[in-house]
Amino acid sequence: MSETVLRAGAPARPALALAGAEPPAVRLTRVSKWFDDGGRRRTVLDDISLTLGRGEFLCVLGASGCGKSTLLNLVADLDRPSAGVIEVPGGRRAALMFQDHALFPWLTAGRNVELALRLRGVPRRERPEEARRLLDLVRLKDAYGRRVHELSGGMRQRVALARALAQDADVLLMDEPFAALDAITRDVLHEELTRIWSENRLSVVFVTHNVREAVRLGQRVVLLSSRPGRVVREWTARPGTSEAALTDRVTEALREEIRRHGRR
Ligand SMILES: Nc1ncnc2c1ncn2[C@@H]1O[C@H](COP(=O)(O)OP(=O)(O)OP(=O)(O)O)[C@@H](O)[C@H]1O
Repeated sequence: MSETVLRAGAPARPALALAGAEPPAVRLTRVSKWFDDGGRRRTVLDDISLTLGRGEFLCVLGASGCGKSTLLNLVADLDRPSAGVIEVPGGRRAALMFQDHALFPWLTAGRNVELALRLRGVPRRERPEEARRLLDLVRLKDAYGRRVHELSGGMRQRVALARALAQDADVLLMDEPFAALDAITRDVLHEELTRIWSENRLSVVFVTHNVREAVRLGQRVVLLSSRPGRVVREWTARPGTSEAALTDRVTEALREEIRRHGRR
């Protein structure tokens, strides 16, 4: 029986799971987040209700500053909601991956991954083999003994992905992980991530302000408004949907949101 982690801001009633239905990987019920801005309340996220199904790939799209990273931080339990409830029914922590790889540069790729295994409680003798398996998964088997500073930007992000996977978390939270990479490397990593996601039935929340990336990767794309961040639109990729046509529709909605924001 898996435990449900409940993280509540102000009291709120979590949505009830349907009898017999598989619980979601993450559920946000009426989540808001505000910060104190010189004595004034500044609402960054307002009344967000979202569900991430098990094995689902959800992309959260929005203009810069709309609260995407704040949302991930709440799900990762790095911060608390001001109101609403976040449920992670699997009970295990979420793994985070950022734009900046945040690897230890003086350690080898293998040691960086082993560190995450150690924090997870994997016995020392099992760590090297598991680290090699994870590096193989991100197609970096030969990088085990290489130091981070010897690796390209794309290779570092692969190591960061292997390290995130080493946490064996229920949910993988990705905060614009490929934003700093060139277009060709990003394309390759999109393919790799899609392969790893489908082979390992990962539950992923991927935030980006790149529409093409969101449409390409996500089974579902959620658009957040700016100041405050609210869910304004949602698209589900269906078989036969043209990626280009969906990209056009989502781009138009994002532009409209940015224009609307500018008028306020
Ligand atoms: N700890 C904090 N205290 C006060 N304000 C904060 C805090 N954390 C975030 N904010 C504010 O919340 C807003 C949303 O920030 P956030 O980083 O979540 O946006 P974002 O959509 O991820 O932006 P970007 O795409 O540029 O990374 C910003 O205006 C930011 O200044």
